[in-house]
Amino acid sequence: MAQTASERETGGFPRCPHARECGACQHVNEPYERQVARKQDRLVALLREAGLLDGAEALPFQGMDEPYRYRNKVMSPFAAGRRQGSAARKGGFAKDGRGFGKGAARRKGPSREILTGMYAAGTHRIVDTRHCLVENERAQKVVRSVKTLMMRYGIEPYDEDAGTGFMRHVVVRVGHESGEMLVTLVTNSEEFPASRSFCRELARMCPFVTTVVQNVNLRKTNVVLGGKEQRLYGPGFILDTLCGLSFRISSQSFYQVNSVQTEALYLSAIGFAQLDGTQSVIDAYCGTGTIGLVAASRGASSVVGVDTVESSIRDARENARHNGIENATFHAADASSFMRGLAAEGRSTDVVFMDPPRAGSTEEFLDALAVLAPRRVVYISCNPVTQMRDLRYLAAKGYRVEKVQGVDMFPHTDHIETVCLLTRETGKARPERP
Ligand SMILES: C[S@@+](CC[C@H](N)C(=O)[O-])C[C@H]1O[C@@H](n2cnc3c(N)ncnc32)[C@H](O)[C@@H]1O
Repeated sequence: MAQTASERETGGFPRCPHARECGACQHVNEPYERQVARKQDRLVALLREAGLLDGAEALPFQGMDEPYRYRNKVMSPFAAGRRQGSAARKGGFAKDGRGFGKGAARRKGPSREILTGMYAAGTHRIVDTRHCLVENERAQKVVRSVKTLMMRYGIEPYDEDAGTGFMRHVVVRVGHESGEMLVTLVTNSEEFPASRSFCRELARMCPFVTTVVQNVNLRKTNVVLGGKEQRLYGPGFILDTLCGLSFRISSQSFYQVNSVQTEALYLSAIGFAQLDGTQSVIDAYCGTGTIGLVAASRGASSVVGVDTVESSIRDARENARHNGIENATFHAADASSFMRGLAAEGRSTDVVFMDPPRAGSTEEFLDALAVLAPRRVVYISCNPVTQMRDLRYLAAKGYRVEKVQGVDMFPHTDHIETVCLLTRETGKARPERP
């Protein structure tokens, strides 16, 4: 393929025109190999600082062959830009700006330009990131189409200072294998009168859109999604395939944003666990049950998953059912309390997979884990700083770090994702039940 002028300028890789303003991909205009090498160095340095490097094998960081367009989730806020002249605006919004009254669907023209894109680093100023190199292109098209329809229907973007306007955000999720797309429209009001024709037109403009959900967020907050949702079009979820299994993804469930690297990460994690058909497994912080179900289909004798988000657990159960997996159960609970409960009942397990959020795990969880005394712990993390803290805690309880592997889930950024294998030192006494 012929190189573009900007690729020649950077020595062979595409150049992001938004890098300086947007700030999300701090290293996008650097050679990718250099980025991966720097992440590996950082990971090894963190292990060394934590005193965990001796005897541990740091496997080579797994980069991507094609580190662009990897984000299967694209999220854009909406805000009002410059005021439009009266000639450009034939029609208008409801007076309070929250919704739109009778006949709104036939209204034409916004009062002001509508801005979409990403917030510039550390601000709430929207940068138009239409040439973003990491977002899925079809999802970007959906964002632009929602904006076009907002203008056509006279739908006001949200004003976060005044708390007025209707459309706050759009979140688009794309099934990497299936190509199905879930669109979540986050609104500042429950009433969405023209929703049926809005969704029909959106699906016509973007045929891969298989479902649309309205999420209502009435709070003045930076948190994107509110608690209330209704399905506007299609089944309310999409399906995607990962490691040979089919997964259901709904708007509130956690799903890794880089599907190609998620497979690499999970296969590495499953390989570390050395499942041979006899081991019982706990999948802690399981999301929609992805890791646990892959383990169940690749040699675990039984799997118990736990996550706090109820919709994720509903998806996990449904995922087990439609993949015909009968040896996995899922529980909606706080992982620390759940582990503590198992430990108090005197239970044990062979393998624990744990994949906590950025803040890492808790001492309560790790204490209970030590009582359950799995032979292997496979700790996946998107924040190696909190991971090292937890690994040190486990080391003091008789676990040894054997292997660490970085997987580049977020090319061009500083983020490091790791999977780490710990094994229980033989001859160590199992701690008392709590
Ligand atoms: C990094 S995600 C991992 C999800 C899943 N393992 C995957 O790969 O898709 C972290 C998960 O932890 C869950 N979580 C956060 N705090 C939790 C808690 N206290 N107890 C249980 N789950 C929690 C979140 O809902 C989220 O699904």
